Amino acid sequence: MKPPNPSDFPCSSSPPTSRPPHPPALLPRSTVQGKMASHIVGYPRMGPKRELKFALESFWDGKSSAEDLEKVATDLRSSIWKQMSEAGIKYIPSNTFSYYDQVLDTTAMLGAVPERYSWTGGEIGLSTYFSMARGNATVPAMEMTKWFDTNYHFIVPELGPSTKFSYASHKAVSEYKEAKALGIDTVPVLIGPVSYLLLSKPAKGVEKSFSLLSLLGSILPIYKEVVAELKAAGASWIQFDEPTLVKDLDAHELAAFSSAYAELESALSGLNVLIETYFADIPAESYKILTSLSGVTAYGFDLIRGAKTLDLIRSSFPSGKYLFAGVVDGRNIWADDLAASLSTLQSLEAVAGKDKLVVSTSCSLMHTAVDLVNETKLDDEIKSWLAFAAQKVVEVNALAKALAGQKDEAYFAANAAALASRKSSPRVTNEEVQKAAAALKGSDHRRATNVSTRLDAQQKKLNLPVLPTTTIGSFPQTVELRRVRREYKAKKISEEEYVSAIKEEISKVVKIQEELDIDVLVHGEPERNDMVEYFGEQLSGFAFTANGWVQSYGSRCVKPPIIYGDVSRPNPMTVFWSKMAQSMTSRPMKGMLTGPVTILNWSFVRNDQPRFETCYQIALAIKKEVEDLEAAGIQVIQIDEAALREGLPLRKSEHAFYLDWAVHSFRITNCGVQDTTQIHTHMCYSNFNDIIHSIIDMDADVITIENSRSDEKLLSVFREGVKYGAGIGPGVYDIHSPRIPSTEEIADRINKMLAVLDTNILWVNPDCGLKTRKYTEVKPALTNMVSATKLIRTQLASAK
Ligand SMILES: CN1c2c(nc(N)[nH]c2=O)NC[C@@H]1CNc1ccc(C(=O)N[C@@H](CCC(=O)N[C@@H](CCC(=O)N[C@@H](CCC(=O)O)C(=O)O)C(=O)O)C(=O)O)cc1
Ligand SMILES: N[C@@H](CCS)C(=O)O
Ligand SMILES: [Zn+2]
Repeated sequence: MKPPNPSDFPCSSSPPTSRPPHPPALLPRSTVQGKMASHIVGYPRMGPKRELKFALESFWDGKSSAEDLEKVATDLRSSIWKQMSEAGIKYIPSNTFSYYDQVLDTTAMLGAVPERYSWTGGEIGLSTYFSMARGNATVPAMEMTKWFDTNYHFIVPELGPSTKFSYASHKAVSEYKEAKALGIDTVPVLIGPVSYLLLSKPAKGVEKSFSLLSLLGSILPIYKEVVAELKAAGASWIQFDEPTLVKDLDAHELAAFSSAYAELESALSGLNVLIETYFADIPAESYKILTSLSGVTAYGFDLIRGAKTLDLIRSSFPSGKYLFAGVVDGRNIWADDLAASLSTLQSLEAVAGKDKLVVSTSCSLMHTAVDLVNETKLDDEIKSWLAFAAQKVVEVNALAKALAGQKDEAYFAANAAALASRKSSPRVTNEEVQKAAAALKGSDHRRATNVSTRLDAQQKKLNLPVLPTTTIGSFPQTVELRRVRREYKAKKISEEEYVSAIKEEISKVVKIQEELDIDVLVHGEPERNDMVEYFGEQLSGFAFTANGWVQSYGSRCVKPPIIYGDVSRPNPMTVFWSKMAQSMTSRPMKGMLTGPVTILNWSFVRNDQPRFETCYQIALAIKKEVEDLEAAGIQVIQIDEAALREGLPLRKSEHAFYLDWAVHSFRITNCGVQDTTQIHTHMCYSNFNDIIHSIIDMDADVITIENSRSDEKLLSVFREGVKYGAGIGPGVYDIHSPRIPSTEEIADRINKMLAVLDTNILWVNPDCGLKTRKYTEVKPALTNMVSATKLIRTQLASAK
């Protein structure tokens, strides 16, 4: 991968275009002077064509220098700021750029580097920074986990009473100055001190009872230093992102907010202070505390996922404070209903005051796609229904202008026409699908017999050894493989050539697994770009982008499909490849599907019907695929529900409803199979302890689950006595790091698992799929995994 040539993408002189799909003549015109009250919470950092990804990976591979990387980053930042400025945005964020993750940036700012990285102080350099993110040859990476209910992952800070803090990254200030040098006065964004601590975990060896919030007193002095430096650089606003405020916090946690901002008050004086919350309704008690903080000038709320927050605002909003109203959706790709947003905003003018209302996005735009202008293949009708980050910036500005009495009637009319076309389009509705999905509601779907009866029946057929070994599905996605897929898509190679290349790859993967002596095989998923995109491409009701990338973690991005209509499965999707793979081996070959909840949660979902209705439609489509796989002789079928936990609402009061329809959707997919067909599911990167009973209720025969990069938290559930009778494979090594785990280390992990789980239900597998790894890492890691398993099997046999 060559480092990108900065001139390959729009940079300083020509920023990524922000033009909405409406006729260009209808664009609202704005000038830098006389900007209306508009604000963007944050912006995608990868670039319109993933320029940052390629620059990072090239740097990591030693193919380009730190200077090359910095040049790409500088050009991206500058183009983003200029784009917002030229669109007329008044409050433009800075420090929302990151080389990996904004939480890790905060860890760097605070100098909270875990000891194992041997950092010796001073300004944190790229080597320490990337070692924390990705591990290095000798030290594993820090834990990575989901950012709230998004598909973005952050690096979890590890803190304890002996953590030494120091001001070790001046990034916030240097980005502010960088923008200022371009003539753009930005709002520097920091993750707020309370959210930072609440997103952290106690470092290894630190008492579980240790209160992370007790570290407030240690980190606030550093926040004060940053603030002082920002002030000295000329900043007039500062934004603290405190998204944990939308969660159910206890009195102690809420008190921490009051005391943190009281402590910062004098340092902040002279600055306008915005506290930004997002992703859900804010609880009434938290709202009360938040809006009574002194020294705070402005509050930002997500009014897309926070309908009840709107009621709170309407019932009381502190006088003299700014209200940053997040009416443009940062989590989806639909064009805003401008008339509806304008009416909401107008009603809020009466609450906050005309001069104190600022139009904003519901959250950072980093969770949506970058720019619709790069979509040359989407048809015009669908395109007219959409707005990506660049178009959302324009929407925000158009709303702000309309509020100020400068409504661009033509732009609003074009928007209304697009919305009407979406509402009435026959492409959206399939009555047969709607009826079938509606019939599912209120009923239950379960397999006829219980899991232990089924496992017995399956074992008779599969005859697996104790501690069966398997992998999660994907094998390394080589450059050659990506080339083959790309050329097939571009019709540069024939179907015959494509099938033959994929067949060869599957055969290679099967041979490797047989040589490694793995028990239950996978075909390696070489025909798939992404596990969700692949299925979406074959289902009706989905549309696809060419460049709708969204950062998932580090340099990794996903291209979520767009669900715009009722979902159905016109043809079998995986049977051809699974049958082919099974024909190559006498060992069981897992059929490999993505489950309905994951397809839902990892897509841009229609906003014109409840999520559960769309989920039931997908469940019916997957059910057909499961039945076809079974009919084709596939005895083990894995239905990945990697994102089930991620979709869990942030507020506890909404958990039961979600889990009910999510788990029900999963069961619908496989309730009709025979006892002898073994259903696996897989989940990654989540904390499952609070939903373990729902996981059990999914009634899968075997679950493989991420475990090793989160300090084996999962095992504590079983230590605490939760009974699990189905097969379970907590991951024995972290696949997100290039590090190769040793046989001893894996054996040690298996032994830890055996201490809490019955021998006859334990499976041995990695944490997740291997698609991001290289064969030079995968082969030795799996060799060690199988050796460790055999070692333990021998020990178990001799202990009998
Ligand atoms: C398991 N995970 C997943 C999540 N979400 C998903 N939707 N899917 C997941 O698998 N969330 C949680 C985790 C996150 N993990 C990952 C892991 C790996 C990636 C990843 O590798 N992403 C790739 C992009 C994947 C992809 O779709 N590639 C395509 C297209 C290749 C391409 O870019 N082609 C360009 C040409 C560029 C070139 O190479 O020359 C083109 O066609 O224009 C493919 O492989 O076919 C990444 O590289 O970031 C993501 C999340
Ligand atoms: N079967 C998928 C699951 C990822 S969560 C894979 O192996 O990549
Ligand atoms: Zn996974």
